[in-house]
Amino acid sequence: MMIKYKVNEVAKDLGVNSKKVIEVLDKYCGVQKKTTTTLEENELNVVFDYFTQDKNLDNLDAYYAKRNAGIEEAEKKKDEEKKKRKEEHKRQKAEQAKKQGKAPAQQEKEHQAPRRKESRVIDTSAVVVNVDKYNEKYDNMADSKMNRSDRNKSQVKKQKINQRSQQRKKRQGKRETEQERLKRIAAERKAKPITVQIPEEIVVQELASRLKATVAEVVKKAFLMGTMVTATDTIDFDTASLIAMEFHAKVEKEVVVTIEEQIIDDTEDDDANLVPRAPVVVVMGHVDHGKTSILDVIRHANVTSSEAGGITQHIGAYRVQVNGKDITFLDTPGHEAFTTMRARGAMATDIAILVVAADDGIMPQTVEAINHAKAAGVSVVVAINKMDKPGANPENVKQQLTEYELVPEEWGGDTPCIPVSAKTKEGIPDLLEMVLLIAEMKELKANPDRQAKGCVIEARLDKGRGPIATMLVQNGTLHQGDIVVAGTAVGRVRAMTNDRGRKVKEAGPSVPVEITGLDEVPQGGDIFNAVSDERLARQLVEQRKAKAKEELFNSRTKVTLDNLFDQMKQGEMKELQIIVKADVQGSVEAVRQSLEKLSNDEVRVNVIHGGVGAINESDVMLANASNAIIVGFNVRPDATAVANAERESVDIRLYSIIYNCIEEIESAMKGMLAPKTREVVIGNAEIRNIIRIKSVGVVAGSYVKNGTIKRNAQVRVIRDGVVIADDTIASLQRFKDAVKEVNEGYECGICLEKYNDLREGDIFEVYEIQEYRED
Ligand SMILES: Nc1nc2c(ncn2[C@@H]2O[C@H](COP(=O)(O)OP(=O)(O)OP(=O)(O)O)[C@@H](O)[C@H]2O)c(=O)[nH]1
Repeated sequence: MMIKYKVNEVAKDLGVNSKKVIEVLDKYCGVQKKTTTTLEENELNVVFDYFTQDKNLDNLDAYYAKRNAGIEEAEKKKDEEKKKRKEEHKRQKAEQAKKQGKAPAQQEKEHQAPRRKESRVIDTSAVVVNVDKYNEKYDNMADSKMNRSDRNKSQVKKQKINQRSQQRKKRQGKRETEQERLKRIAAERKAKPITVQIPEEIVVQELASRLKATVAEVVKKAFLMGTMVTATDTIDFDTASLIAMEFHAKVEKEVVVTIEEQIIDDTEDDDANLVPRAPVVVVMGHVDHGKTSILDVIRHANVTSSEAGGITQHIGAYRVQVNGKDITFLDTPGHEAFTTMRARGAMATDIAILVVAADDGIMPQTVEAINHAKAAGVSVVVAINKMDKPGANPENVKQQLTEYELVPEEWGGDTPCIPVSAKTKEGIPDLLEMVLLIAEMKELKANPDRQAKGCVIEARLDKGRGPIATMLVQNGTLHQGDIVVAGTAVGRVRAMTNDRGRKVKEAGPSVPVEITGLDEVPQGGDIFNAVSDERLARQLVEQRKAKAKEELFNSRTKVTLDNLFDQMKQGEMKELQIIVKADVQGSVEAVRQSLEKLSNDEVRVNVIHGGVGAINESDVMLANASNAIIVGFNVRPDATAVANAERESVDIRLYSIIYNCIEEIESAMKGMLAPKTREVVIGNAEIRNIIRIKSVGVVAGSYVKNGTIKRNAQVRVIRDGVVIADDTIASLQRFKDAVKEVNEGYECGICLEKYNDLREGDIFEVYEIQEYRED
């Protein structure tokens, strides 16, 4: 590219006059140029050559050295001139100050204050700038400009700004750490699995906290596993451990130690520590068959004359010695007491002596006793009593026993039958020997060297001594001074008395003693334990009391036909126990067989007792202890039975037709029980006299005992607890007037539609069919 170079530009660069350049061009190139005309390349070379020929150098170094020296000299000159000027200026000022009377230093300061504006460039590329220093400087500058109040305001404002920013910083910091924490935990969880302890049941949010996870995470995992839970739901161990495993956690079952576990030693005994113990025997049988007589004979026959005076003390249980071996008798004849104790959890008895009068044979209570003993799983020895009587027929008794699955030993069975007489005392030693033999076969053993455990046989409140309880030690040894918990009673054993009224310091296995020192009266059948810590024992009793209260409020899980299927589903029911009561023996057998045939793979139907007659207290007790249902055919429960059944939530089902009963139980087992209606008794009336009127028939002059009697209502006629007819009330009269209904406490005349064979004392049970909802 050609550079356009004008004459004046060349002259300027060469530091010469433009005229000189024009002259050189005219002289050496023969061209006339003006200052603004451009030069040709050759013309330019001529001009350069001409003006530079006298400035040729040997080398460039020499040139630069010369040039630098020149610059330095010029700068020196400049500095000297500056100095000169400054000093001159100072001198003039000093003279001026002298005239005004001020110190020269002050003058200097005043002069310096309005600083000249200077633009400075700070190279930050490699320098660490101390910004604080600048801030300080600006603050000072600001201070100097502001008056005091402004400054204060600004300080407050500044502080506020600072605080806010600090808070913001803090908040940010907190949020960060929380996020970081979660991240860290998630990472840790994967890297090193955490171990969680999970109890039998756990609340979801508690599980989350143990897993160091959020509730949302746990709920999500549970949801993905097909379980819908919320934070406050309680889940079982299995579900919780599955969720925990999803979090890569190692699961350990948390063992919750209850107070019971802390203070009650319930470890299994080592065989080496076990020693033989005396058998505990109970006597059962039908009324008047001789239970009390036999117990008396046994007690007196085994008391030496020296001890005879001491027998006055009666403690509900006693020990006798036979051939050097002890037998403990519970002095509570009758299966009711026995079953009451069993219902409370006490399995105190090893052997039951079933007393059957040889002249009377097996009677209804004998059957009850057999079934109570069987339900408790105790060994039975039959004492065929009253052998001294002329009408004694032991063979007949044995024959009857076989009908109740008690086959006598001499007939190839395993039930020992001992003929005895309480009157002549004949056979009593044989009976006791048999008891010992059975005890030996049962290998009854206990460990006397541990804290005592047993059951309360009976208890009462003594005015002077406070609560008194007869305890049967079943294992371990009870000492005077021991802390004892019996049901909801607690206390320290103050005094101990044995069955002969003697004060004792300790009582070993199978030994009955009477103790004082409890804070309240326990119930017969309550389990007692000697414990290690009184404070915890009192706490335990409080817990038990609270639990008992709770249970009273909550519906108890007694089996009923309504909840049977649920219980079967939950696997709680393996056997359906039934007690059958009917008006005739034939019905009992028929129902027993039909019901037992209903057994299926899941549930076995087991008729534990069958009998003829009204449903009584004993039936309800047995049902309560065995968790059974009572089924009645053409029979009714007596008043005590009704009250007890209601209190203990025992289900009593009444039928008139066997087929209905079978069908209902079968549908209950299949979970298809859906009775929409049920019979409700609305009133009872008792026949006081019978009036026969030719044109009308039999009119029963009756007294309404309770409820209301309604015309056209359904009615059952009950004679001695047995239903003898089911009919409808055809007419109802008060004196000569026909009425619709008659209330409790009034007399009336009742005519039935069909049944005429009414008698004085018969009861009219008037009922209605009502619809009801299942709970
Ligand atoms: N002849 C005879 N009579 C006896 C015998 N055992 C008991 N008795 C009588 O039978 C009756 C009833 O005897 P208890 O011992 O009271 O009968 P129980 O079974 O205890 O009767 P409850 O307590 O009412 O259930 C009494 O009058 C006794 O005297 C016996 O072996 N022979």
